[in-house]
Amino acid sequence: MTIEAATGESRITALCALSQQVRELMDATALTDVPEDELEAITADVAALTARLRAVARETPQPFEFAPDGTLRHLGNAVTGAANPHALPLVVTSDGESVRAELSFRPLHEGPPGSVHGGISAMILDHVLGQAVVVAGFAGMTASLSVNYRKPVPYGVPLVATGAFTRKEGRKTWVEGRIALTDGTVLVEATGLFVTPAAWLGE
Ligand SMILES: CCCCCCCCCCCCCC(=O)SCCNC(=O)CCNC(=O)[C@H](O)C(C)(C)COP(=O)(O)OP(=O)(O)OC[C@H]1O[C@@H](n2cnc3c(N)ncnc32)[C@H](O)[C@@H]1OP(=O)(O)O
Repeated sequence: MTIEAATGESRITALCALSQQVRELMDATALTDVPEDELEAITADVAALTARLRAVARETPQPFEFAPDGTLRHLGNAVTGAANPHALPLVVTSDGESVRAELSFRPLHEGPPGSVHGGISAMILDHVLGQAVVVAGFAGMTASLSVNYRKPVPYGVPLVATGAFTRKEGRKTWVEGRIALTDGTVLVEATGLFVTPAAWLGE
């Protein structure tokens, strides 16, 4: 994979702002109680905006690229990408050994009444564990992800997701992580096996 340097920063800023506005639209849609005729009018307005965006479109989201400060970013990522409305977006930081992200789920992430869908928690952990693999100096695709749901995950509450390397064997890297309340109460735990495809190593 060739990674290019980013161009057009002001356009990227505008795209990220649009994505944030769409997140707010999604949140508002999930919670609205306006009357039916207003729903129909809004649906027509949103359809018109969708058509304007599709007037000039690409087939894939924003790619991996080097930001002007030299850091690697992936603005189209479904979990972290600021230019992808699907993303929280999650901001993952590292102390060089493990990774950490502060997050808060929203009502539109609901699965069971009043708590977050288990697949959403697994998605977050998949990503956090994947970044833990990168921080350990490797890269790979998720081969398996094992998730233990200890307690329901609330939305609208500050949470912390963490991940860390556990061991390595050939192209296989094992990592572990969790989502917890800020007082340390563990809600969801996961272990993951990430495999570096042979092709990535030129084998
Ligand atoms: C470039 C910059 C990157 C920056 C990244 C930013 C962070 C992003 C973070 C994003 C995070 C999000 C990440 C995502 O969302 S990744 C998206 C979700 N994952 C996928 O789509 C992966 C799909 N699967 C594959 O591509 C292949 O199956 C992989 C690559 C996984 C292995 O295919 P490969 O052909 O290479 O495998 P192999 O047959 O030679 O086997 C090799 C070894 O592995 C062992 N094995 C294989 N599979 C399994 C399994 N299921 N359980 C247990 N073990 C398994 C196997 O026994 C063998 O062991 P051994 O016999 O050698 O002991």
